[in-house]
Amino acid sequence: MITIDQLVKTFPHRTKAGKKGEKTAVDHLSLDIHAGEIFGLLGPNGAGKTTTIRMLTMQIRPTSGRIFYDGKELKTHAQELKSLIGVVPQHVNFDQDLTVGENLELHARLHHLSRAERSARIRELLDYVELSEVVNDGVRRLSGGMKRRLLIARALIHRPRILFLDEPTVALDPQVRRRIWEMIRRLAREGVTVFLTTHYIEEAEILCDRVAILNQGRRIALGAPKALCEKLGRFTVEWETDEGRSYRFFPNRQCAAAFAAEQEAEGGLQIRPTNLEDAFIDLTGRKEGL
Ligand SMILES: Nc1ncnc2c1ncn2[C@@H]1O[C@H](COP(=O)(O)OP(=O)(O)OP(=O)(O)O)[C@@H](O)[C@H]1O
Repeated sequence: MITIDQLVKTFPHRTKAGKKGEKTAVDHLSLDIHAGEIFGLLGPNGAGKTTTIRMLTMQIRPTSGRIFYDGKELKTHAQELKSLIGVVPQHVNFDQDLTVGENLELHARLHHLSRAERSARIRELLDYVELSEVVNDGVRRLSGGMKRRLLIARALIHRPRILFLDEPTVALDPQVRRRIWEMIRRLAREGVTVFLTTHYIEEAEILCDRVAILNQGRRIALGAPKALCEKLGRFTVEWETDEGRSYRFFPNRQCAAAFAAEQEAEGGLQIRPTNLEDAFIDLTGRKEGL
């Protein structure tokens, strides 16, 4: 569905000493995104996730490298491919003076939907994201979760086949987050390919069929969350030391238990299944979001 080949993005940058230079935000990234999957781009702050989405959705041009949708290169088929793509940005960017319905209407016009199509599609989408009740409310009055759902509705107005979501649940409470996850799963079941970025590892583990982990613009891991955990070892022994928590990974529970039995840790040892956060910390050396 999407092929990303050796994508690079550099930005002009001044060093501490004021010298002009360049910063590489995305560094020779290659990926294949399959039709119908939920794909997650995971990484610490500044890893290059937003920059990647912005290149894939034509908001900025790559410095080098190529992007293909269904075998067609984005650079030479931009107009045609635009209609395939829906984008849910990280930051809310509605017209704050308009109502919920008016915001969708404006977007539908931008996508050249006919008057009859517009009203039917807006009704259908408001129903889908459960916002029909607030169609005539100003967007200012919506809660954070409602705004995020409205962003999703807006991105779907032209029935895109691929939906990009940049940090879809950032700053939302756990209940609202779960509701957004359910919505994303439903879209994927209905055949939409989903590409999302997140620095919430739990979100990627629960939601994504496959993830890529980015660090300083480079892809350092790719695969199903379960496969990445298994690569490290299916079981983790975790214990407290003077320097903080320590971890060791083992292929099975017996090996983990044998190791745990030999240790004399004061803080107590815990044996548990390895999770994606362990893989993330092991690969990036950082805790989530740091
Ligand atoms: N327009 C820009 N000009 C200069 N540098 C930029 C620009 N956009 C991004 N960068 C730099 O590129 C790097 C990657 O940024 P990006 O926003 O893609 O990271 P991210 O993984 O999305 O992080 P976050 O989770 O904080 O949003 C950062 O070092 C950032 O400062």
